[in-house]
Amino acid sequence: MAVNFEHFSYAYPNSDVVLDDITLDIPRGSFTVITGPSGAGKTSLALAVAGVVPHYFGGRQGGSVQVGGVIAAQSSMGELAKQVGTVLADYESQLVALTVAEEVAFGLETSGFGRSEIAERVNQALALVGLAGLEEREVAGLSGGQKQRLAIAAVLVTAPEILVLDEPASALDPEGAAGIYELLYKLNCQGKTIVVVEHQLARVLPYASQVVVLQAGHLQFAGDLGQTLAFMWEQPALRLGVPPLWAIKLTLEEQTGLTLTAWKSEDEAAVELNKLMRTCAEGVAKSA
Ligand SMILES: Nc1ncnc2c1ncn2[C@@H]1O[C@H](COP(=O)(O)OP(=O)(O)OP(=O)(O)O)[C@@H](O)[C@H]1O
Repeated sequence: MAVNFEHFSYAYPNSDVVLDDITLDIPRGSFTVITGPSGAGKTSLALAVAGVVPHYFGGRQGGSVQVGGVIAAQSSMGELAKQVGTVLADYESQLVALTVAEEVAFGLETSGFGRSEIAERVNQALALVGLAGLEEREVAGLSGGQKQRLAIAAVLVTAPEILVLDEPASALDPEGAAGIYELLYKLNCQGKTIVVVEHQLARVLPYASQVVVLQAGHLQFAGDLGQTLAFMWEQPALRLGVPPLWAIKLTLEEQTGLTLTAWKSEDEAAVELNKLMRTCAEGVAKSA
């Protein structure tokens, strides 16, 4: 299910415009990352995918957002929630039940499913996020990473096609952050469309299929990882957002005139650089 922004603008009640004339396609099955400086409108754009903006906040909207061809403003948040599962930046505020199993079952309360079907779906969702076996654990006793996984399971249980997550790794240590993104990539490979707000692009290098850059409410760029990072590198105000690995790559390219591949990890970079060094060494040996 694709999401299409068509000249979309938005202002919260009593605020100036925070999203200005956004035209953007989020393709079905993509792993789309929304990035940009603080206050750029990343969260607001993510909430517009889920219809929380403007349905929950009110405010003024121009243009449209379509989710699977349905105009979000003409649908209800309940209807949209069937297609779009949302995990907020403050995901702990979404956790309301005492135990892990109750938390995930909560989303199915009004589904009309029988007890055994609910139990089966809860088990499936927990297995998917790596929390199988913790059904009876108290939510309050989970680690930050486990709570994040639980919040994801709680939206996955209703089988939305699109998952929207706002800074899903911000409260986690590097290992927990990597684990959450591996989980999101697994879900993406299973067909879910993933939309994440992330300012640390190093975390998403291996996974992003589209990176969207916002700045002061404007869409500055949307493209694949390589195109977007090259664009950001050219913009003084965005350069700091380029991950160190790509800062090295783009600097090398500038200084040598070489075109390197789109590095998704340090390992990929190391393989390519080793190959280059071998080629150089062979060239030196031949010319000696
Ligand atoms: N509920 C609200 N009411 C009024 N203004 C708001 C509200 N939420 C956000 N804003 C304003 O909207 C603008 C965009 O905020 P948003 O949170 O979408 O940006 P962001 O890029 O996600 O920022 P950050 O990286 O700091 O989280 C900011 O100027 C912010 O102050």
